[in-house]
Amino acid sequence: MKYISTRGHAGQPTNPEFCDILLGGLAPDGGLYLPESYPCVTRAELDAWRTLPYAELAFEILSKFITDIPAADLRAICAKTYTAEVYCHARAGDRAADITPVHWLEPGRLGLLELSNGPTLAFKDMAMQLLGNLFEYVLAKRGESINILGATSGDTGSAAEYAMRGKQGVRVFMLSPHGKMSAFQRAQMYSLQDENIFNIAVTGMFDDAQDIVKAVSNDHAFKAGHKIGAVNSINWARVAAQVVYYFKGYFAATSSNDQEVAFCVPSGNFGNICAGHIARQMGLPVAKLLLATNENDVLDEFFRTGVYRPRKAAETHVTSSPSMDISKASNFERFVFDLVGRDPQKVAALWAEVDAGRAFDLSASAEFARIAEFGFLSGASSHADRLATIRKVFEQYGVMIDTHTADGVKVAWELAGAVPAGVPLLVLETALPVKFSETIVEALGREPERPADLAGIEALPQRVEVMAPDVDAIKRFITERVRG
Ligand SMILES: Cc1ncc(COP(=O)(O)O)c(C=O)c1O
Ligand SMILES: N[C@@H](CCOP(=O)(O)O)C(=O)O
Repeated sequence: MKYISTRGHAGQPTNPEFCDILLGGLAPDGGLYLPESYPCVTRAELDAWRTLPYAELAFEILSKFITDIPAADLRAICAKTYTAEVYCHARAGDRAADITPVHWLEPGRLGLLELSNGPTLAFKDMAMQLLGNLFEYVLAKRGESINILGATSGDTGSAAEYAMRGKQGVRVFMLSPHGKMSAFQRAQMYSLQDENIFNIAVTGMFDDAQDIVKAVSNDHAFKAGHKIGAVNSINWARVAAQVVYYFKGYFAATSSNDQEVAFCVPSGNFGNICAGHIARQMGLPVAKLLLATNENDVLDEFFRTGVYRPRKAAETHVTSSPSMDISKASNFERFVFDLVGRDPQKVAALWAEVDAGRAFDLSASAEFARIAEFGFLSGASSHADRLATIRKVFEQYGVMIDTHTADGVKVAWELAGAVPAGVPLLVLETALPVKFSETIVEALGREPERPADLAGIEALPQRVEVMAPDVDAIKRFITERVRG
């Protein structure tokens, strides 16, 4: 499988393969990597995959995207990654082996696809654990090392650090928005004392941190000289790994491949739902993809109006679903590439506007007129909605959900009428409630359950550098740590 850039210049070698882009992260023209074409899944394959355990399903799907790792090695990497021991926080402990079990709220109609049973209690672990093992494998084969520069609004950071801590040849520099994450999220990241982990809290929003990651990656000399890699969903490997659970969820919610499923996805950087879009393009029978935002509703606005208007930091709200406090969604570029007929010149022109801090308007375009073909619908949620949804789900079903999943359930209820009758609707559970206990207490007047392995982490000593969102200062910080 060869990869191309959304902006047309995929770099050297021309149209690289998976292992190159795994280490490369962002394409050299500032665009994002995508496969030359999406692999199609046949009906026979769907039939054969229906009962596969998660690790084997992951191997089958990933081997369509990863053709430069021998099959036996990729199978072993998947088997090592997707185990009940790693994804041990399932609601029903005896279902941990399913890795992403469905918890039905209304059997056959409305369910939660549990994606947050990994070590850091958010869906990021689903891909990040795989990335850790892939990096280790490829770096050892090539005798290379990597310095990962990432941006987090709260969950990518801890998932990456847990996946990479202590790994040979890997350092992680993680930028987070100072003072904007929950106490639990801060403790998860900043309490790690591993020598290869560096936490930097930038005095800005997530978007400022993500802009720094892109600016550093676009300095080609610095990137090459310091072996800079990416773990955000700008790295295609993250998105590819996330495609797998859409298939797993589909099989769990249906009894035959003649049926369809709809998914509702709490969204910020558009990585999770982008994987759902790709699963649908591959031929998974997905009736609808419902996108849910919080008060930072830039994506909802686009799907309703055709206008994409990234907000400035001052217009970005600090909310009680903080991991979705994002106003410039990086993976949205991958979707727009498909929407405009995979025309890199059009994408480059649109993102020249975005990079200059401006909006773009596709509302009158022929492309936006075809948007319904992609199956997207959208909605937004507020703090009051979140509290009401957490309460209602707890009272009606006895299930405690986190604030981001609550945004998803709120929008799922709102848009359920647009899902064809008889089609099950799965809301992706993107984090566990303990990560956001402040809001859970506000909604329910009680503390969420806490897994024993994460007891008392807020009391541990923390290690973090507070810095201005200054690209040159961050580069200097990295250079000093890399030189030692
Ligand atoms: C808990 C949680 N829910 C939802 C999201 C949104 O996912 P995405 O950025 O892939 O759209 C994030 C972060 O990205 C998250 O951490
Ligand atoms: N919500 C994310 C933001 C980064 O998203 P990513 O999927 O692009 O890594 C976070 O929790 O950090």
